[in-house]
Amino acid sequence: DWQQRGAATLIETEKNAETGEVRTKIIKKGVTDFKFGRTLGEGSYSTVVAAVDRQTGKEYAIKVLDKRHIIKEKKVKYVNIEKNTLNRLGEHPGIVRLYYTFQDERSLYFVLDFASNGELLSLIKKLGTLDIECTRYYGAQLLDAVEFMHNNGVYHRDLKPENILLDDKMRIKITDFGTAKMIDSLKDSNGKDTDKYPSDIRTSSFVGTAEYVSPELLTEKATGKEADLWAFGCIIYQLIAGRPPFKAGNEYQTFQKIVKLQYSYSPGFPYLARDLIKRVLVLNPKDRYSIEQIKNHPFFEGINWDRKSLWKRPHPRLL
Ligand SMILES: O=C(O)[C@@H]1CCC(=O)N(CCc2ccc(Cl)cc2)[C@H]1c1ccccc1Cl
Repeated sequence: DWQQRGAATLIETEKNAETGEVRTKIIKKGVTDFKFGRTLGEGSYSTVVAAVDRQTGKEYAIKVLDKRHIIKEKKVKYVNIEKNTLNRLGEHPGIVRLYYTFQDERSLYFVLDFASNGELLSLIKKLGTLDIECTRYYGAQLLDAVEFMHNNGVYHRDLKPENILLDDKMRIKITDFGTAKMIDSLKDSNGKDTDKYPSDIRTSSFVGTAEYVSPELLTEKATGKEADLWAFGCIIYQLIAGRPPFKAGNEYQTFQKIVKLQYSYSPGFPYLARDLIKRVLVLNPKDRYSIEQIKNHPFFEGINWDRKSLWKRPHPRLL
């Protein structure tokens, strides 16, 4: 079995059936252990490159960050946030897994799952629209992954179809946790239980991507886990409509539409989906549907939320 202790190394333990002897192997990886291939994506602070582990032949996506650039742009804390949140989230089918981290004099390396079918955004653009069956399938997976994140004290804060990848079985994998918010354990430094992090922790400073930003972030400079559910509502709308609910000529106009809740449906937009979206795209985060309420909404009728079935069932035919 594999435990993850700090992403830098993987500890592999093997129990010998006869003698019962346990053998532990520390696996440290470095740049030379991988054969780097094509560039998968370029971010403002990172480049993601396809790579193959020379020993095992397994394919990974390696996120390479240039240290000088990170330091110059004062983004070091985001690097640590990404590493710590991914380490904390460990293993969930809907979240990109961090296997190793290592560095050389110039760069930092994050060895991540390789999601071979690219971004959900590309699928939406290719299909133009997803039917109800597909929207329910992806919506349920997204909700299960967000619930897992929240239960582990992590708010993503920049959920959008570009950050939702598709693996070889066309299942989702959420990525890009550099802007996540980690709610530290409810024990403060001397281990005393405190409620210093009430569930609706208020943070400021960071803004996500205009079309998916929650109204509370724009009006009160405050976000909590409800902001991820606002983004969820925008993504469900976009899966069906082919575009996000709030989109204008520039960011400022987009923000205006959000705080005024200015969005509309194209004719033929399914009524069951409208009803769900209406209860999620609510300006006051306290009145916004919770994960539990969304799960129980008729839109998701018939979805078996048990994790195994949710992630094992094949994806519906993509029209
Ligand atoms: O936290 C860790 O796992 C190690 C600890 C030792 C270490 O030196 N680093 C790199 C720290 C760091 C972060 C940002 C820059 Cl720009 C430079 C160095 C950390 C690191 C190594 C590789 C990849 C990411 C990180 Cl944060």
